[in-house]
Amino acid sequence: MLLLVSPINNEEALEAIKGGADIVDVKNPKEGSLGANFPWVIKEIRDLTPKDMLVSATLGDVPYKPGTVSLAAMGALVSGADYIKVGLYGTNDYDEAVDLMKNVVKTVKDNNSEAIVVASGYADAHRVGAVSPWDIPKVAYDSGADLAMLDTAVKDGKTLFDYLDINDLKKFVDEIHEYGLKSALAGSVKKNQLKPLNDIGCDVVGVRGAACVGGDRNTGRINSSAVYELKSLIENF
Ligand SMILES: O=C[C@H](O)COP(=O)(O)O
Repeated sequence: MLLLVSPINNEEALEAIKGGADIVDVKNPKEGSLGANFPWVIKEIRDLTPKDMLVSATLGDVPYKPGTVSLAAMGALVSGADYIKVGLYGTNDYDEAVDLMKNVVKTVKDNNSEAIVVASGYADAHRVGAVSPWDIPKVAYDSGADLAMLDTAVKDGKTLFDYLDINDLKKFVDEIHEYGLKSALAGSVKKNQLKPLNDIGCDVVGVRGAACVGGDRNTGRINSSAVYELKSLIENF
């Protein structure tokens, strides 16, 4: 299982890299769960990250506006991101989500066939009226995305496991694998939740809070020791 860590600036990105993160995921929590950061922040982080490491950028908790989101995807690409995550927040159902994702996939693959596209839904989608998490594997597959992911939309202390138990999560991961895609899971994931996710075959686990001093994604800062601890735990499962 790969460890994706979500820094907000250069300093945090360097800490994530030093701690052994596999993927540096540039994010702006001020703008939401999958809030987008600025092009120059993505570019600076791409420049300081070793060439053989993936730099991810989140496009935001996006509205159902395929043109707008496609243009945002282009912005992430030209800023150097090679792993592009879309938070399917404003898409209410499968049809809207797949329409939006198809356009993002076309934008990305037409410009860089190697770049990876992630369709991310929310385990607590019912709290915000977003497309059901159970539609996400099919949305990812039917749109040509590379990964299907779940995060949580509302960061109020509840974790991924408050909405989906381990059997549900296994079902989600298995379905993604049946489609030949990779899976990613996040949502205030704690240290002690890494092993169950690893055991069900999750390919990528995403964290911010757990990699921050004090465990708080908003007030804390990513620290290399916290990242190293998470990475060591994963390596020793
Ligand atoms: O992509 C993963 C997110 O950054 C998860 O953040 P969180 O662990 O604070 O919920």
